[in-house]
Amino acid sequence: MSYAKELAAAKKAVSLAARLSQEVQKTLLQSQVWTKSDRSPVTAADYGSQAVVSIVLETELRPEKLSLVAEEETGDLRKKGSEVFLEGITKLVKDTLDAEESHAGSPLSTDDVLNAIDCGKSEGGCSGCHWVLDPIDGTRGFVRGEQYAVGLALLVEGKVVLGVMACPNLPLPSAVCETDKSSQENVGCLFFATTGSGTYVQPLKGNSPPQKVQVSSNENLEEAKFLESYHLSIPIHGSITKKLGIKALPVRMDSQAKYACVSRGDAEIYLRFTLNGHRERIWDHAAGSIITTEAGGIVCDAAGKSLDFSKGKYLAHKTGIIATTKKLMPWVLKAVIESMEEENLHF
Ligand SMILES: Nc1ncnc2c1ncn2[C@@H]1O[C@H](COP(=O)(O)O)[C@@H](OP(=O)(O)O)[C@H]1O
Ligand SMILES: [Mg+2]
Ligand SMILES: [Mg+2]
Ligand SMILES: [Mg+2]
Repeated sequence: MSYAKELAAAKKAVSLAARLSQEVQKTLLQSQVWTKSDRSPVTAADYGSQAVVSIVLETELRPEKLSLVAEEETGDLRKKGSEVFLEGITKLVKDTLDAEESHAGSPLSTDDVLNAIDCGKSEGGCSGCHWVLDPIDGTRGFVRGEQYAVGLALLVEGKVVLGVMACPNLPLPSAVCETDKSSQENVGCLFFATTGSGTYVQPLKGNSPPQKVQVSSNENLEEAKFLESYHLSIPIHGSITKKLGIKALPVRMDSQAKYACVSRGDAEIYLRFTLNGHRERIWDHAAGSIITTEAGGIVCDAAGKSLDFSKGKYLAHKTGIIATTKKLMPWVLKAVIESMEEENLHF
């Protein structure tokens, strides 16, 4: 199956959501960053992006019934005192849709926006088709004006078959090596992959054709580059990279943009262990993992098993996630297992 119709709808939805998020990032004030019950940050862009993707998918894929598993909920937006914030989000969503010919001009109320966000309440699972959305992944990076992503994937019978990811602040040439970062023309990438068809990237702006990407062919670990999350220092990452003989310091980056960087060879390895038993959600990995694997990479848990997206909102996996190239995987896995033994960490 080619998933051409689904891919076109997903690219349109994610591109528009990225446009909305860029508008918000230009003028975001600290006072506009809310804190959710789990103490993580959320902004108008997280809610607005989820509403845009939900509305665009629903319209483009009609009459199919949309099942969407997405991060944001409307509980806080429905509370007294949120009216002005919600009206602001509604205006953002309307302005974004008005800029796209096929969606322009439709009336949009605050209730329409709440309903569109609530459409993301599906639980996913192992049967049927489910869209998986992280409307802003790396909200912390977004708030700092750094890396973030809009990640959308399609699960069919529990397997990721399609992924689209916008990285509005990612340089087109490379995010890891020094490039001309002063040129805004060179920033903003749209990655996409469908099962069996490879991974492509195109600029978020303009009409340049997509280009196929491949993971790095480097087999020299001394020269390898390694990515990890920005916000937490994870001691086991240091011991794994030391065993591997990697010389460079880790590149710390927010969001699934890390998977995209592995997919196009900016870096060879992305490690994601957690300190506090954090349970990984499927929307933090669905789009990124297919973008890496279709470019020739491997994504697995610390036991070397593929990630299982079929068990609902949470990933069924063993401690730690590894994304790297097929060539380097045996070495990385060996170093991971040895380091886990030394640090008395268990699967
Ligand atoms: N303590 C924790 N450990 C690991 N991941 C966490 C975490 N708390 C939140 N996260 C998840 O990590 C994601 C960001 O990943 P990264 O660190 O690679 O940027 C967050 O996505 P959101 O920003 O979409 O909420 C959130 O889902
Ligand atoms: Mg979040
Ligand atoms: Mg996320
Ligand atoms: Mg998010």
